Amino acid sequence: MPAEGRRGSRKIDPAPLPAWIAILAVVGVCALVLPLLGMGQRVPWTRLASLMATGEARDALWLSLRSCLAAIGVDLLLGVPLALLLARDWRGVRVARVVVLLPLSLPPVVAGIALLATFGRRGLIGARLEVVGVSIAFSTVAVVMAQVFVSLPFLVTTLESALRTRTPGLEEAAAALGAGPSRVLATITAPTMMPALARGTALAAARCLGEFGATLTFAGSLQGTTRTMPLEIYLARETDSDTALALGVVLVAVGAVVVGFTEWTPRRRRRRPRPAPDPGAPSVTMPDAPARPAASVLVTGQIRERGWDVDLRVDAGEVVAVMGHNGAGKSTLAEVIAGLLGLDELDRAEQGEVRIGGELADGPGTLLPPRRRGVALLTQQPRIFGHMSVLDNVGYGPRAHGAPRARARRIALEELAAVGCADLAGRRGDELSGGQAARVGLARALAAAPSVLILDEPTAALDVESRAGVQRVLRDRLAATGTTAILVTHDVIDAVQVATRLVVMDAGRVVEDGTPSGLLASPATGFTARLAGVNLIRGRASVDRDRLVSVGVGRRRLTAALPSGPEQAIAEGDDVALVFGPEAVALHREPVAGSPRTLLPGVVAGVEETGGLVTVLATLESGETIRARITLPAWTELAVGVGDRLWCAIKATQVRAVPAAL
Ligand SMILES: Nc1ncnc2c1ncn2[C@@H]1O[C@H](COP(=O)(O)OP(=O)(O)OP(=O)(O)O)[C@@H](O)[C@H]1O
Repeated sequence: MPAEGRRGSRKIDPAPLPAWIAILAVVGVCALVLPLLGMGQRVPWTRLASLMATGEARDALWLSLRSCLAAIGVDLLLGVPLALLLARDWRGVRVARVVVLLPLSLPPVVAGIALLATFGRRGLIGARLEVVGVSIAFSTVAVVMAQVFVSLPFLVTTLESALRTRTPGLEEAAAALGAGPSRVLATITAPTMMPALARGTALAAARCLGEFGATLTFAGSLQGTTRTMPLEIYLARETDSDTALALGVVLVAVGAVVVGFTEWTPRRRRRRPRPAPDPGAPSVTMPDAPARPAASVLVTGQIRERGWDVDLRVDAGEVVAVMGHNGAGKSTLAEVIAGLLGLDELDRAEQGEVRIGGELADGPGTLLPPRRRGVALLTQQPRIFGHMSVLDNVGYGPRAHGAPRARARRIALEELAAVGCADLAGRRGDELSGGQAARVGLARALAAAPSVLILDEPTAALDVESRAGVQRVLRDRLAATGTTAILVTHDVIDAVQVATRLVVMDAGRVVEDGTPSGLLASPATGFTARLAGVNLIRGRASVDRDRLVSVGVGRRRLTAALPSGPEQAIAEGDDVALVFGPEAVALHREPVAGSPRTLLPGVVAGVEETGGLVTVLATLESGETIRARITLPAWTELAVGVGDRLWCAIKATQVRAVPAAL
């Protein structure tokens, strides 16, 4: 395409509005703009400067600007805390919101009467102030108070609605990383509410500039003291319409500048990515985050509303996978440990408790906030702070725990390199793909060096390759730091690779608890039985010249030939799990020849027939039990029964080798 023909990519509106909406919108614009055009056409433009040079006009303009500035200062001082409070859920918040919005519905003159009745010489508070020599009514202070009364609701309601519709969970994520309330306010709440704050301030300022009725009633009309622009315009209109028009057009111009200011806020600057140590070598770098000692976890208690009643102990340094159906209560367990959800309060005798490192985190009279538990929780939504760089996101935990900036950045760079994201360090948090955000979230959780790390399906959003990479990083890092970890997952491979213990939950209860291979070999529940649909044999890897991975099973070997990506590379002596489906196993009465097949002797331990297929359980020489699924005719032809010997031929091409937790 010739260069001169290029005009950038064309924009597609994926959900165009119906034409009648556009027509009504144009009519709306006309309703707002036409009166201004009408006024503009009457303004004596050539005499504008001389009309604005009179003492009255200058006094009014100056007073309007001063009082507006003072009122906005008060609005910000009172309105921001009010909006922060109203944006939270507490008993009576709805009533409070209505009260705050009430001045919007009052005619300004009624607002003036209300202010006079309260702060006037004989008012509720004014009379008491008079006694100590303070008089508010008919002073510049009264002008400011009138402006605050009518403008504050604009600021509060704009800010409060923006706060309530923000990305949820950012403040919780910051608190879980160890930040106290003031740090969360300064680093997360304040920056994310800036656009709404600017818009609310502009609206409030516009309302202050245009305020008339309340000011006239409460403050009167003294030139230089209380006569603002709107009052001056009203007076001039009676005697000199040219001055009124000149003042009016200046007021419109000032208002347009104030409101327009928020529409054209400066563009965000992209920072150049910073160089990072060894970005190409994920999982090799072992960051020296200030590790806190791993802590044990004890949960015993219930949440009746969710039908959840759990008794679980995790030792310090243990890595536990938690599996179960949707709604089984896995995320509830994560939230209870992280401190996002409290156990039910019951009688003292029945009251459950959560202990982390032996310290009571939830129990009679105690409910520690997330930041004081030393627990990092990483969920499917990694809740990356969009307004910060990736580097600052990952360095957030160390900073919250008091690390100097330089050290926090170094830890962050190392953790990013460890998850293979060093090249993203300079990006903003809201410029990441889902998979990148998951990796950065993991780096951030690890950088906080928690005593307990909870991972609630952190790899669910990743593609197969990235998932394998993150799993490997996770396994290596957990092994290096010895951090206690609880991994909620739906993927049995996840569980096998990372965890040494598997807990199965069902209907809010722990129903199975043991080693992954132990549970899969002899499942006690339907869920584990279905999980056990895969065969899994663990062992120490032997890698031959053809890059085939095998593990010893009795006197023979089971071989996997599935290609592994670089992330899954397995070396001689690594602990591995060989995973294969029951369909990959063929059964024979006599040993069969041929390669590449693994041929393992076994004894029939059980037989099940469903839908014309027979599942045969065979116990191998090593004592492990595997499943084979064959057709009914093939089973009949075999003519063996429980207790008989047979040979299991397993195609190496259908066996997958994955690194396994020790
Ligand atoms: N905010 C909530 N309020 C009330 N009940 C809830 C809430 N969140 C979850 N529950 C209920 O608590 C129970 C356990 O849910 P939980 O989210 O812990 O399950 P899960 O095992 O994590 O499920 P999934 O695999 O779908 O994530 C479910 O019955 C669910 O409906």
